[in-house]
Amino acid sequence: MNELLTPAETGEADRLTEAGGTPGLDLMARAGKAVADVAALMTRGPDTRIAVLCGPGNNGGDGFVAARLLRNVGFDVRVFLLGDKSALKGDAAEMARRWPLPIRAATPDALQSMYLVIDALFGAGLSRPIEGDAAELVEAVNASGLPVLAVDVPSGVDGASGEVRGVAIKARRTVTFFRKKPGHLLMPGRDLCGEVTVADIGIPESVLETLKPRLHENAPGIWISDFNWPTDGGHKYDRGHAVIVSGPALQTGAARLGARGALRAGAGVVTIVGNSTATAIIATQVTSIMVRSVSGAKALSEFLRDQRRNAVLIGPGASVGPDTVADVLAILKSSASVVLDADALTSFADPEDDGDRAEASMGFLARNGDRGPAQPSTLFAAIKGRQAPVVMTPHEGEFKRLFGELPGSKVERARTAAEQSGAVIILKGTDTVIAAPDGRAIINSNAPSWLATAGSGDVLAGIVTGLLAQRMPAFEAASAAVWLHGEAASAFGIGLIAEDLPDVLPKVLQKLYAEKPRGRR
Ligand SMILES: NC(=O)C1=CN([C@@H]2O[C@H](COP(=O)(O)OP(=O)(O)OC[C@H]3O[C@@H](n4cnc5c(N)ncnc54)[C@H](O)[C@@H]3O)[C@@H](O)[C@H]2O)[C@@H](O)CC1
Ligand SMILES: Nc1ncnc2c1ncn2[C@@H]1O[C@H](COP(=O)(O)OP(=O)(O)O)[C@@H](O)[C@H]1O
Ligand SMILES: [K+]
Repeated sequence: MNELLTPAETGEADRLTEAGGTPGLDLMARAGKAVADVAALMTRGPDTRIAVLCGPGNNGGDGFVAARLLRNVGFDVRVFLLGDKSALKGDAAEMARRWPLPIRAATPDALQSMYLVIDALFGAGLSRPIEGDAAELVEAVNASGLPVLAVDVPSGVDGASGEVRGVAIKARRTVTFFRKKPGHLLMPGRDLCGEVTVADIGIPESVLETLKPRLHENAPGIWISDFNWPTDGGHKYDRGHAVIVSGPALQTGAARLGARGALRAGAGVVTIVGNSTATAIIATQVTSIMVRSVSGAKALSEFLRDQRRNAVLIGPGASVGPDTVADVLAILKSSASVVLDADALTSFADPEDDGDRAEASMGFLARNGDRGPAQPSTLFAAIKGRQAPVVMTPHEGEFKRLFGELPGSKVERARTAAEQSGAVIILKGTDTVIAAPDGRAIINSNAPSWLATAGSGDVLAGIVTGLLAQRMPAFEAASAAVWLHGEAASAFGIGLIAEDLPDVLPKVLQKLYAEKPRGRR
């Protein structure tokens, strides 16, 4: 159920279903019924006056069906059409014909003395920005403050990217069919959809075998079989040894957050390494986490020669500059799995990037006329030249510094970046996207708004490192980490600070453990 289908793939699913013998009119009838069922939940009783705004395509067709069914059970329903009834085609024309009352022109006046609006203007067939009269109508709906139920997607939201094309309806609820689309989860689409209901309209699951979707909504079902639980008789080193590279003395908090994330995620052993002043400070703060004074590229290479140290995180609080570049390149020469976050990414910023490059990076560039290895292409070559996986965890700013302005949706950008760099990319935000170099991608949807707090990204990078230490495959480890991180934040609730995240993880893990199939414990 977690597959996501673009509007084009949804159209293909419809076509395959019709080719299999189900008439399109039946699909539309079921779609309209699903809309009517949810609309009924949004009313305040039989006297509720409902405005159904229909567009020129099949989205409008669903609207005509919903209107008829709601009227049949006693609601006071008015139907308004954008465009000319004579221009309606196929199934939508047939469903308009079955509506027994007048069809009026869809203008802002349609909203007067209504209680609920059904938005059946545009769905998967939105092909250009909404302008003119249609835009005026959309703006009037939003200004009215009336509750809106959107059919398939709120009109104006691009189902593939979640972007607003021109203007878009702000819905309270959305009913979509068969599977969600990326636009239901990517911002700002997710916000505009409100609560999304996915209705079964008789499209068989077998169409997925033809479509082979490579994009999913994040859920444990995708990665839980790769999750490594402690086993009877296991040794702590069976659960891996995560190494967290600390920054200088005044920036050690980030490494500590990462280390605690890695340990709570189940790594058998976690060691923080750094220079002697930094590690002296860290040693007063940690207990089960080990600390070693290891500093500089050469010493890191030596330290990682021990292959039990099998996952390394560098970046949180690392500081931007040539030392971090050298450390990263040395770490990438090891056989460990590697997580690159924050300053480890910015240290390789593209000098051509004229955007919002970090101040620290600017200073570094100013001091380094000849950038030497400090450019994205050097980083990507080092990643592609190694065996063990690399996960990069940029937020949008860091992403832009490495990859510039890539075209397409957030999913497409993350996929391109994964392919270009050879790393699994966690492109963070409200709608974090995880993408693998082979084209698999996941959109995460469980992160609450209060997760946007200083240092929460450091904990995430630590969780990924902890799962990699346990030898979980990189794409699955990245997806699981993002999900656990979101779930932990939700479980804690509002008031969360980054320090809280690792300590809520056990609660989340225990629930997963309890739910997993017996015999796999
Ligand atoms: N068998 C099917 O294909 C099914 C389709 N369903 C519904 O059909 C919808 C898709 O139908 P369509 O492909 O007809 O597409 P839509 O109904 O979303 O819109 C297409 C129409 O809008 C016009 N249009 C697109 N963008 C516009 C803009 N910015 N300004 C003005 N006009 C614009 C197009 O020229 C076309 O006439 C789905 O969203 C879903 O609601 C459901 O009934 C389920 C079955
Ligand atoms: N509005 C939001 N809703 C939910 N999660 C968010 C939101 N904004 C950011 N996040 C998440 O919070 C974390 C912030 O990480 P990051 O940007 O690296 O900050 P920091 O460096 O302070 O840790 C990421 O996991 C990101 O996905
Ligand atoms: K719509």
